Amino acid sequence: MMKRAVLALADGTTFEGRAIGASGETVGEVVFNTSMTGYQEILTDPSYVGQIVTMAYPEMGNVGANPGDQESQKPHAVGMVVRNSSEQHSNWRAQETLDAYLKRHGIVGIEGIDTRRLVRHVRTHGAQMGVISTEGHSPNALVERARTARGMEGLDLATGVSTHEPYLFTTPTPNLLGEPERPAPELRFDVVAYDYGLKRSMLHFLVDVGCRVKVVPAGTTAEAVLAEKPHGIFLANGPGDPAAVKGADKVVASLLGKVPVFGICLGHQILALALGGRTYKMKFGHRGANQPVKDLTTGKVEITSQNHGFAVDDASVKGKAVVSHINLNDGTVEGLVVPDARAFSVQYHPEASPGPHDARYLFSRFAKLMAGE
Ligand SMILES: NC(=O)CC[C@H](N)C(=O)O
Repeated sequence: MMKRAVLALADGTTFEGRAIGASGETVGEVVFNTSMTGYQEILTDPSYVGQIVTMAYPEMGNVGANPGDQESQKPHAVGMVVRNSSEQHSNWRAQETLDAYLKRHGIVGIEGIDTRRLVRHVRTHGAQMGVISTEGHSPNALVERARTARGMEGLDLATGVSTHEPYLFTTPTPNLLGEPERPAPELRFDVVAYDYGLKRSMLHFLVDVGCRVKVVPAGTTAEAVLAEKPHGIFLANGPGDPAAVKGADKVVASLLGKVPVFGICLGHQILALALGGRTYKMKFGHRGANQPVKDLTTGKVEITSQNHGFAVDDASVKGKAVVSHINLNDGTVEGLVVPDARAFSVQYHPEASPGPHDARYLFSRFAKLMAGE
């Protein structure tokens, strides 16, 4: 007998379904991701801290879970909503089912609800706090719990998931798919990476273009970083409100102009704040692997992987940076270039994981910037 679970949203909407993963109750911001694959990379992306992820595509769990698809040590999403979680998995790399994986990590989930209705509801009414519970409480009590839960705005979640100690990372992308072996990259650049909640694939991609990466805690001072005499500084992705990450804007402001800087997602937002720009909370954000982005310098369109709920205010960066990329769905800022400071950033995820690799060239662009080309 499957256990019953309820999803309740702060605005009073409730869904009844079956429990998957751990038993219990979880509270988070209910968001949706439109990727057809990559649920394990999504769950383990630290940018999902505090969020309950709804997968818009109906079939999940078909390829199970495996150690190679971890983007960090454990899932960071606080809950999962799917239409159908496959009881069987079929993949040569799989070691367990999605359900077993969620159970092992204590993640509460719900399946068997009309996820199309939920996604359309979030699109219309916006991302909002929600509760998944398997405890048999009345839906009304759960709505009340969701209604009184603290939202994402003003929350510094990045500092909480950042590494406590600096560490060196020099491992290229593992050859998981048995492709022809490539020669090991020559590590020509020393890069300091600010860990606001980074995804492992970003580090692999930096190594692939010749970086020896020293990962440092989010609160590391500009002086400590400059003392390392790095060729470049990388600002990672991360959870929560960019404007709430303690001191990050000031630190990045004092690094700008001294060393080339490359930022992704939260790192992009922090770069904008360091320039004196503003960020704002979007209605429901961009999460998926098919977001069209236009590179305004070349006119080319890239299909990109995304996961963000905040964005950079276009007008706030006028005269401070050049908007290099825009989202073709809603015209929001997707990339910035600060030519005088040899700094650039993107709101989307060139490392994909999951998603298309159209934007992988940005890692080489960073290497070229550091090489002075
Ligand atoms: N993936 C990210 O870095 C997300 C950045 C930020 N937490 C947002 O939601 O906009």
